[in-house]
Amino acid sequence: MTLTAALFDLDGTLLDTIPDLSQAANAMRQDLGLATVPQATIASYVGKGTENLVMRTLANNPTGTIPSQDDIRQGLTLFNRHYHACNGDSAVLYPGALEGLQAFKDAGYKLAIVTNKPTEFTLPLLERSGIAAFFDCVVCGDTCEQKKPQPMPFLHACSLLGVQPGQALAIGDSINDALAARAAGIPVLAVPYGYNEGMDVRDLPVDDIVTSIAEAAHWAANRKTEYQEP
Ligand SMILES: O=C(O)COP(=O)(O)O
Ligand SMILES: [Mg+2]
Repeated sequence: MTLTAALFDLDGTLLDTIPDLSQAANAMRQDLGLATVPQATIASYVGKGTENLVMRTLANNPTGTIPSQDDIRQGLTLFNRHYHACNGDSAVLYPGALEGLQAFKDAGYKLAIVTNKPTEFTLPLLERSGIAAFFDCVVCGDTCEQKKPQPMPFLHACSLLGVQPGQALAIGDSINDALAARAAGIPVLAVPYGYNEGMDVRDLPVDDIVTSIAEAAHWAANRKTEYQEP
């Protein structure tokens, strides 16, 4: 089937958001009297949405106490306040991301963001990073009833774009993207520079690993030629 749409994960795929996420998560910890933790530790908590990030960040405590629902709610209020104050301050596009988005656009693809990041952070971040105009639709962590690794957000993006899952290509950095895309019947590529909850991308159930979004555009162009009906 000819590919006509590309569905992009955001954190760890297009943008390196860890410095800002880590600043907000550590500011929340400090508010609660907890010591700060390294950026790499916070990076391993990113991928299943903000609430999960807060839960994992609070579970990292000296006594190993599991945070209660009230702890998570309180942490989330603090985290959200801090993240709104720094969202995008240090976020940068990965090398090849802009060129790759442009290449997909030039090849006539419809483009979507499918992220587990909540809408209130995603939309301002896309604007601030200068890439908002590339996307025909944006599906966030609170858009559907379920997040990645469930297939619903990818299927919702396909329906908004008016394409079949087999006509779309997902590109992400983590197990959540891989499992969600596979469950939706969407071919999926992984980039190796993202977060993947601290795990090795080579173990992901994906169609291929590409070094950048620019390379993903080449991959799609070649596959398109390879699989095109005569
Ligand atoms: O918010 C997260 O946990 C991760 O967001 P992502 O789906 O863009 O990687
Ligand atoms: Mg990601």
